[in-house]
Amino acid sequence: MTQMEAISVAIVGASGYGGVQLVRLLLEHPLTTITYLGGEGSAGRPYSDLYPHLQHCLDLTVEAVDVDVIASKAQVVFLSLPNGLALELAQPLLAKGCKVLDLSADYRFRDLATYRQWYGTERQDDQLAAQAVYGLPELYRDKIALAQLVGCPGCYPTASLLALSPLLKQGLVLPETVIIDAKSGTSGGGRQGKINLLLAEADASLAAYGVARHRHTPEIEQICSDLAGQTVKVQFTPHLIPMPRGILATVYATLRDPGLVREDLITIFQAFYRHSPWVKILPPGIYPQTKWACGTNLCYIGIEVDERTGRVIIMSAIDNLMKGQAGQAVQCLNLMSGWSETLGLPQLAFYP
Ligand SMILES: NC(=O)C1=CN([C@@H]2O[C@H](COP(=O)(O)OP(=O)(O)OC[C@H]3O[C@@H](n4cnc5c(N)ncnc54)[C@H](OP(=O)(O)O)[C@@H]3O)[C@@H](O)[C@H]2O)C=CC1
Ligand SMILES: CC(=O)N[C@@H](CCC(=O)OP(=O)(O)O)C(=O)O
Repeated sequence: MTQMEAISVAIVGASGYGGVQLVRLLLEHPLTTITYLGGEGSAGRPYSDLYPHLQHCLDLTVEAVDVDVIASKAQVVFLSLPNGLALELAQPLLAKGCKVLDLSADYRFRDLATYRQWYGTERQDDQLAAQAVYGLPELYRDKIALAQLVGCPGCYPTASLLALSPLLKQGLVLPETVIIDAKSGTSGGGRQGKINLLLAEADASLAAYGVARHRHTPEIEQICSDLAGQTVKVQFTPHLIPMPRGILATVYATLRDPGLVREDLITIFQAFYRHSPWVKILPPGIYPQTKWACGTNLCYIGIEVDERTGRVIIMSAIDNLMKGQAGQAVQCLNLMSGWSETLGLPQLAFYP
């Protein structure tokens, strides 16, 4: 058997929560070597200054972003940057032969009018955006395997879409009845200081935000529409919940056939995800907790039917920094590299 060679990887935005999660995963991955860390405010600083607990395993200094330097050091580049920055970097990196995985929203939309409307960013790269693949392996595994540029999904869309996909793809629910009520830990807001993420603001408190106008709504709707074969509008309400990490999305929709019971739906979901090692469908009466997914790339899905209302209720739990962000990006890298999609990714939660 031939020995597989490790590939060199760059992480741009290494100082952030996505960046440090990628560092954790890619350091422990058997077939990747981190050769470059990039940033802006942190440029010039040893990584161990930013994260002293990593000083024993990574001796790199964060560099100012320079496409030529990145391409000379890495075959694959993870862009873990605020929205609107990958637009400047993806094209030149691809031109120099790198594969690019973008963790921001820049390459998630095929319809750039929608991107411009919701993100307010001008861009001139329509052709490139059309070639990007939406990085949700459970739906687009084959396309991701061939992609040079992957736009990794947002954390709320990942939890929501994994809950909705079997229902919409198989026409089991009325698309106009879909409601998503989701809660996220505060790391979902990134490491850059924001007042609502302070302990004194977020702790022992719970509130919705972005009601009826959160930018993940059109992202969820784009994929739901593809699955349903018709335009789908969803009601999406996110909440900030006082815990560091984790997302629970509770999704409601009216069944077309009110005779379906939860055991039928569990069988349907199990069949839909039979080739998806990171999705776990729970038995009847078991509902997921975010703690089960914490630190892993798993998505746990619980299914219930309310026979009085004819609604299905799907509960989907992920770690926002793992299946919702860095873990999913590494899962995509595995596919793009022809490796098993579980390679190097944790399966066991920190628990408790
Ligand atoms: N947190 C989450 O749960 C999820 C986040 N995402 C998305 O992933 C991306 C990263 O998020 P997250 O890690 O939370 O963000 P953070 O705020 O924690 O980190 C942002 C990073 O971007 C870098 N950066 C900012 N401006 C520049 C610039 N002009 N040039 C170079 N580097 C820059 C910062 O580097 P420096 O400190 O050096 O300035 C920092 O490393 C975002 O697009 C986010 O929306 C997606 C899914 C889930
Ligand atoms: C708790 C919290 O603030 N979460 C973030 C979602 C993070 C994410 O996935 O954002 P992108 O789509 O920009 O990648 C938010 O609601 O803005």
